[in-house]
Amino acid sequence: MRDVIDRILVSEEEIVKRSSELGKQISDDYRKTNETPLVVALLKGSVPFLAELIKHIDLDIQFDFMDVSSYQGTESIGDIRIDKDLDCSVKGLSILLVEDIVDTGRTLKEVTKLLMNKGAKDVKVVSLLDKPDRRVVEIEADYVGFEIPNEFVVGFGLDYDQKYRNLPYIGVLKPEVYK
Ligand SMILES: O=P(O)(O)OC[C@H]1O[C@H](OP(=O)(O)OP(=O)(O)O)[C@H](O)[C@@H]1O
Ligand code: HPA
Repeated sequence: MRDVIDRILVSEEEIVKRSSELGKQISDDYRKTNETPLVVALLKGSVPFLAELIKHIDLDIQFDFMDVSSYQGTESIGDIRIDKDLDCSVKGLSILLVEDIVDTGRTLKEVTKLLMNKGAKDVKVVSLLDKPDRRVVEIEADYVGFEIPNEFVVGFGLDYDQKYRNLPYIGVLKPEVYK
């Protein structure tokens, strides 16, 4: 499977180290405000990052999952469809949304709006990756693991056609794989 990777962009060691730094920073920031967030992870890509990150969050957190998809395909999302909703209510809660990547920013913008409409008090976002060159809506994650160039990446949760999520690192996919 690893022969589909052109080069490794972020190694497993770097992800583990950065997740630990982010977890500590998140813990410190919420402790200062006396808040305990409900951690909401977006399926499926964020699962490996969630698993790594929460080991380093030293707060009494709970987590829940949501799965959303676009109405009209990835390039024309104007709204989102909820494929799996949260099990618990977000009313009055501070939410820490966990993402694997912020690309166009549309998913993040729509999900943040959705959670606020459901009565969340506050939504903060932590994303393992940020691809700022692809942004089409104005939104930034509050915590970012790594800023990456505009290349299609897979691994550590990120897929191509639902594959390669289990690679332990972030790698650039060989163009011939998707051509
Ligand atoms: O910033 P955007 O352009 O909106 O793209 C980012 C979103 O796209 C991917 O999700 P996808 O819908 O592919 O689901 P997955 O997590 O199951 O792979 C990724 O996990 C982000 O949620
Ligand atoms: O580079 C990417 N790889 C996998 N999934 C994605 N979703 C947005 N950008 C990407």
